[in-house]
Amino acid sequence: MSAPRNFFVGGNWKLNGNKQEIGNIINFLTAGNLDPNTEVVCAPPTIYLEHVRKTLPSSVGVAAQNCYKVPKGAFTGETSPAMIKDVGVEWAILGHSERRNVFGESDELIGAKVGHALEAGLKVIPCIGEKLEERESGKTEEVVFRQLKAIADNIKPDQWQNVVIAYEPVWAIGTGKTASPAQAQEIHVKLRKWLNDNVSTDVAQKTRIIYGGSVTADNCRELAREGDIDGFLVGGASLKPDFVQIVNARQ
Ligand SMILES: O=C[C@H](O)COP(=O)(O)O
Repeated sequence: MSAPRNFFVGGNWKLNGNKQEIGNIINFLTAGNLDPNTEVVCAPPTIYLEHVRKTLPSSVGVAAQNCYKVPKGAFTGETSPAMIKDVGVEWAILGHSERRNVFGESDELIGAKVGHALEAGLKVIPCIGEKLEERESGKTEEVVFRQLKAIADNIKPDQWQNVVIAYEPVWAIGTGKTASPAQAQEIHVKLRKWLNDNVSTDVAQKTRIIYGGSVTADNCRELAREGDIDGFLVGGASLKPDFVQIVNARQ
């Protein structure tokens, strides 16, 4: 029997929002009836992290969208896990496909960031996922297992409780082309088996694997019915009141 895993919904605001728009998001999150069984985490742009942490109800978590692999030093433009923690923020998304594909982050760098963020006491949402051409050439498993290994190699056994894996096929991100529930479930099952075979059965059963890629209020319920989809990482729809319906997809 599989271990119970709390549903988890992250809202990745990406490079969007200003104080006024963020105020609107905070209003609908505060007023919305969020399912208390869903763990909700919002990821604003770095400059708004402290403002959002101070303004959101404490029941909603806050995540940075990225951070660097060392605590401090001559790394212009970077933010460290220690700084993120210092402003009261407890999570970081790492290795998002835009970090990998727009900013050229390697598996090795993402692994190092995951290791350092966990050591520094942050909880992490490492992201993996194949591009369209990789899926079409039958390389999905090879790609996601390689990305997952680079992450898992940097996680100590007692740190897995602070990890939520996000599977985000690149072809589904911001395209309106969602993976079907069966397509997402198929990869989630394979990722869980990989964790079982390469980390431990306990970690495989307890680690939440969430899906990202054009999740909306219309498709979230069907996706959430799949046994190995433990939640979502939502981009565009996390900026709109529809996000509340996605948080409540399991109700
Ligand atoms: O982190 C979120 C994903 O990139 C999904 O973005 P999207 O919901 O706009 O497709």
